[in-house]
Amino acid sequence: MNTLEIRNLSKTYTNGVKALDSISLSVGNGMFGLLGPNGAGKSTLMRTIATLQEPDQGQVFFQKIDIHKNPQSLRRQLGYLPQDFGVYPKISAYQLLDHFAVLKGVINKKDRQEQVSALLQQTNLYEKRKKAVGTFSGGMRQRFGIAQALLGNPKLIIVDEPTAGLDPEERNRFHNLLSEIGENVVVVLSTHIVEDVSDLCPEMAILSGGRIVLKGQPNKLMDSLRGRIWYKKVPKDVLSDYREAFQVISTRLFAGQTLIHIVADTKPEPGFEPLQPGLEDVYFSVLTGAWSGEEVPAVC
Ligand SMILES: Nc1ncnc2c1ncn2[C@@H]1O[C@H](COP(=O)(O)OP(=O)(O)OP(=O)(O)O)[C@@H](O)[C@H]1O
Repeated sequence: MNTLEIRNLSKTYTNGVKALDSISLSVGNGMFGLLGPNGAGKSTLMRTIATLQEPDQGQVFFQKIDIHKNPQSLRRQLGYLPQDFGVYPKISAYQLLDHFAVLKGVINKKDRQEQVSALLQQTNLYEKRKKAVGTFSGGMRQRFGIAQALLGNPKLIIVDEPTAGLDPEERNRFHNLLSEIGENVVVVLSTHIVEDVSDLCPEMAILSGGRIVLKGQPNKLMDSLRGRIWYKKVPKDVLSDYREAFQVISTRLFAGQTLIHIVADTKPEPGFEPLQPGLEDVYFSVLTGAWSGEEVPAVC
């Protein structure tokens, strides 16, 4: 079992923004989803785990080794797909992956050829291997990003907001690819897209304002809201009345009307219907302060 242990991690930028505020998490093998809105601190946490920046306080251990004291030992085992994945636009996918493989320490030419070809196959880019990466679509680029992250058989894979900007088909393809990565490595997936986590992650945490505000298994978290989520279609002009009277956690336009979700222990008024809670209901009830699930919010 691989283990990633984050203890009391804090980071304040020089402009005074506290991006991480005493984050503690234990992550084992499998896909771990880190969900949070823009500015929550996800990229700061991902970069810190990837040893690209140092925390002000706290430690991160991988396989019980302090990664900021021994960054080289972590980097040998790390695959990282950053949020903004820059590529050398004129180099072909094969050449670029081969170059990254050298940087990752895959020195033997035959090993490298095998790995690069296998990863291009796995990411469905083999047919395009001679094309310049700069001509790739967003989805192809992200698949290429995963191929480079998987070079050298990493034990810890960090993927930062990989599906932002992808169309539904590419997102789906990317999800399938991530789900193949395997259960024998630690994968931390940061995202603000709830479906990324509900589709892929058996364990998750919600990050908001630099703090972990909830963690657990998506299924259990959804279960703990069962019987407490209600929906109703309401005209737009009375929305503010509903916001005042009820704990509205989300509103969405649906066929020209506004569909609201609220949290309440009993049926609030005629016209509300009960709803099987989804992960979005968990997420929004936590972010709006209306969380009433059984699990205690993990304010670390
Ligand atoms: N280098 C920096 N200097 C100053 N402030 C920063 C820096 N990087 C991030 N921040 C601020 O720290 C907070 C957390 O940013 P971070 O990028 O980690 O969040 P995020 O959850 O990844 O959000 P996003 O999805 O928008 O990238 C934000 O308020 C951001 O403006």
